[in-house]
Amino acid sequence: MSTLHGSVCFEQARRVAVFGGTHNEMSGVTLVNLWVKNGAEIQRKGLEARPFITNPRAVEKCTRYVDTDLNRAFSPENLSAPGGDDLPYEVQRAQEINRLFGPKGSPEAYDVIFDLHNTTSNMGCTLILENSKDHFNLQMMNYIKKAVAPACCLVLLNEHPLLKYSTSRSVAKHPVGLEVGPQPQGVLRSIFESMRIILKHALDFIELFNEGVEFPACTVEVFRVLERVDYPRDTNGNIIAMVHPNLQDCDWEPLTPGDPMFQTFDGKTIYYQGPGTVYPTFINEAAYYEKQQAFVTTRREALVASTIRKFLH
Ligand SMILES: CC(=O)N[C@@H](CC(=O)O)C(=O)O
Ligand SMILES: [Zn+2]
Repeated sequence: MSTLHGSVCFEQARRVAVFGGTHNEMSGVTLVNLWVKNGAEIQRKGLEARPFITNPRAVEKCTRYVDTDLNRAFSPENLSAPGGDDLPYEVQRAQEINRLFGPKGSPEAYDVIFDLHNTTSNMGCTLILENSKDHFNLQMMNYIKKAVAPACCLVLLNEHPLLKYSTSRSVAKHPVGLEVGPQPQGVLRSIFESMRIILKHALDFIELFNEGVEFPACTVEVFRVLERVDYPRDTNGNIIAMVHPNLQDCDWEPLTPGDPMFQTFDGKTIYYQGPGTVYPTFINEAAYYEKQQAFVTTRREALVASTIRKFLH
């Protein structure tokens, strides 16, 4: 990447991977299995698009993970850990994925990795970014949002120093998460078609970029992760309240100080008491009970995406 005459230049994106089955979330599993059989739908001129099931054992057992969450396993410590067969399954798998698609942080790494997830939350179509300065990804977000309109696709930015985690897709130079919900784990609903459409537009964007199209500067609305909110618990750590019915399924809608947030099992309402309006998301996600997270709060921001084009050699 380099800046020249106010535009940011990137190498052509030749190697792209599409990950499914990082968890037992069936849209990605189904789409990736489909494309492993016949990849015509994801092939684009001048690039290799590789569909890949990242956690086949978890998919087979229909569980989020076998030993540890694969989508938290790509830390430098894990990726360089000795121990081979004695390591937790997902750590071994992370090392294998890092060998195939990385090494993470190196020039040899894949250009783009799309990681396909479903959430039990009512989030609709969400794209997840990890870096507000990745102008290639920001331009891709802008392209996808325009392409799907009037349908809606939101962007969640997780750059939080403590809440950010080491994802499978983070092996790539440009990591992109796709999160579509609501859909229970192990279940397939027709929303997988929305995921398919978003990925189609994403690949079209890459193809256009590779052909030399310049994407002019623009702004992209994102929701930046602010805070994790846990369920109220007793001293033994047991949950004593559930998400309030007024908040349930209201992902991306403003939550204002004084709004109901939880309802205790003995009928009391707990109100949101933060300093200002936030936009909650991942509300009541099944996989996050173990992570002590009832929802995450976000703030709306407009990010500036610089003009981008490919290097002319
Ligand atoms: C429900 C779920 O698995 N969500 C993903 C979000 C992401 O890919 O960043 C995760 O927690 O790994
Ligand atoms: Zn997932």
